[in-house]
Amino acid sequence: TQSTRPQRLLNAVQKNATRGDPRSVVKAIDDFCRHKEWAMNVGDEKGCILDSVVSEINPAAVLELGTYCGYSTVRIARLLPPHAKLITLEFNPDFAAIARQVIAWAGLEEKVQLVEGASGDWIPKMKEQFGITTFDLVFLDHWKDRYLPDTKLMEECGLLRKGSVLLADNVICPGTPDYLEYIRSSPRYESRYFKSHLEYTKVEDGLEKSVFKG
Ligand SMILES: CCCNc1ncnc2c1ncn2[C@@H]1O[C@H](/C=C/CNC(=O)c2cc(-c3ccc(F)cc3)cc(O)c2O)[C@@H](O)[C@H]1O
Ligand SMILES: [Mg+2]
Repeated sequence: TQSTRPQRLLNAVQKNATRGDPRSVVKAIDDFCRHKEWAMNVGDEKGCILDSVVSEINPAAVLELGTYCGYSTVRIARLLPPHAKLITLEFNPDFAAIARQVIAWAGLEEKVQLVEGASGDWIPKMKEQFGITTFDLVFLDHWKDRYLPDTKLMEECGLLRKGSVLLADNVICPGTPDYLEYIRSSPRYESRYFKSHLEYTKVEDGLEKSVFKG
């Protein structure tokens, strides 16, 4: 049977990266996507911005919306302090299965909880299911028309505290116009745009970092 792109990406990780070495897993995926097959990972250029935001916050509780193959999951989890937790939501079972293996190859299973399901169903259950009070960082990288409804849902569910950071991928390409409009005009957020490029290309894209004011 024909392999899928995520399966070929996983094969590249297992062939070229060292087990237990997250940096080599990130590099193997970036090499694969740059030289073999493009895939919608946040990538190395925007990934460095993501790294700096994670390192600045040093979060204890992180939520990622849209795991895909686990590239940004590994990027974030490799920087987390001991006992910090990253919960990542992925509703496509095939992508979730690949991501689990990528995360395992990086040796980061202890820090990551991959939850198979839709953000809309799981955000309201975060407190009761995972003992989360609030998230220090949320990385939004799922369907672009879901950034805004899920942000409003996180507000309603009390998952954001004064100082919580939302970091959104693709605010230019493919674009998240309704989310940008909301977050930049809301008095409850301080937003800043980090100009960059669409992963593995010269096309403009960027990350929007928004701090919740409570
Ligand atoms: C019920 C839907 C909303 N809730 C959800 N809950 C959990 N997981 C969800 C999800 N939505 C989507 N997902 C998952 O997130 C992932 C979706 C990501 C969508 N990302 C993009 O479309 C994207 C697309 C591009 C892109 C840019 C230019 C181009 F020409 C082609 C593509 C670049 C990116 O960086 C992207 O992130 C998948 O794994 C999907 O199964
Ligand atoms: Mg993206």
